[in-house]
Amino acid sequence: MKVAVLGAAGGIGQALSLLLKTQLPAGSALSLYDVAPVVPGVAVDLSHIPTDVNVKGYGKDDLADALQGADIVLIPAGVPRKPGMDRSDLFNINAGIVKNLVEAIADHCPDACTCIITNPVNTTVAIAAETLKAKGVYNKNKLFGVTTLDVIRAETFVAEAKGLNPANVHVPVIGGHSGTTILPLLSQVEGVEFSDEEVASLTHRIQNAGTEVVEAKAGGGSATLSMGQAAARFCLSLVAAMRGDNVVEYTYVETNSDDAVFFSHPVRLGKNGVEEILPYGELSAFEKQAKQDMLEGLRGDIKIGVDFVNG
Ligand SMILES: NC(=O)C1=CN([C@@H]2O[C@H](COP(=O)(O)OP(=O)(O)OC[C@H]3O[C@@H](n4cnc5c(N)ncnc54)[C@H](O)[C@@H]3O)[C@@H](O)[C@H]2O)C=CC1
Ligand SMILES: O=C([O-])CC(=O)C(=O)O
Repeated sequence: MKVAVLGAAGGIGQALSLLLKTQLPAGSALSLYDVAPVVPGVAVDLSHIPTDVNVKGYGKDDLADALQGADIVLIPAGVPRKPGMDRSDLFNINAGIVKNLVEAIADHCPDACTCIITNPVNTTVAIAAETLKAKGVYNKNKLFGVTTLDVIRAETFVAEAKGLNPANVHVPVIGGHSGTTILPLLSQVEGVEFSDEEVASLTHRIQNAGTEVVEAKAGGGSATLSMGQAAARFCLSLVAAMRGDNVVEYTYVETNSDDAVFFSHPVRLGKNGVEEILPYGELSAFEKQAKQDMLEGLRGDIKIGVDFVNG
């Protein structure tokens, strides 16, 4: 199994690569690519950890080698938010970065599962899809927007509010990955009752958790450590699924449902990426309304990505 991280020298990239170096199955290869000159050093640093995962660093001119033979590519390359910015404000810089990297994936490892972390995810996943289509290698079962951070935050905040062990709390989160497009389904959390006030305040906190970190970091970036953990969880689930385990994760994939072309659903993962898109079940009246209110915005975010590639 070869996993490539593009943007590996960044805040997310380094945390994620550390977790993968210590948790990928024995015999795996970890390929670290970045345009920052420190990336070979990140690889050397990680290579001193005694696990049976081979780490190699690749500088800015070595993208083809970094990608050759990759089974999974994770993309956290790009700029993060500063206070006062919305995720969509990152579009101007990050759209081109994602398009270029995905073109290289199409050329060098078209069968890989591609996992997009770079914001704005609602839009960059559509950019990736259109880029792969233009190259004639798009497989909707192998493109994922990583929304796992919304799930782990929801689990943390619900556990905190209810005095539970977060390891035993499971919270579905559907939709997209910004503001009100992030829709936690608190009505489906097993064994827990919420008042209307709790639903409103927990939903708001989960939707604004990224901003909570951006403000706390005061200009120093956005979530990196929790995102590293979230991306590692998603990647390891994909690895386990590719090796035959039965795994379900919430992730932003092409669904072609009435909601939007891309929408976070529970997805059964398998050897070839998406095995089955599962239904997200019954919504409460609050969740139905919240979904209705955000769909137009999400569809607009997706269209911006489609138009970026197709003009
Ligand atoms: N999906 C999600 O839930 C989350 C997404 N993000 C997003 O992840 C992205 C990265 O965030 P951080 O790691 O904090 O940023 P960072 O600035 O710490 O790291 C980004 C890295 O990307 C590299 N890079 C830039 N252009 C590149 C290119 N063309 N090819 C390869 N590498 C390139 C930079 O050299 C840098 O090392 C941001 O867009 C951020 O908004 C952040 C948190 C959560
Ligand atoms: O908020 C941001 O800009 C980074 C992000 O996507 C998150 O932390 O959920």
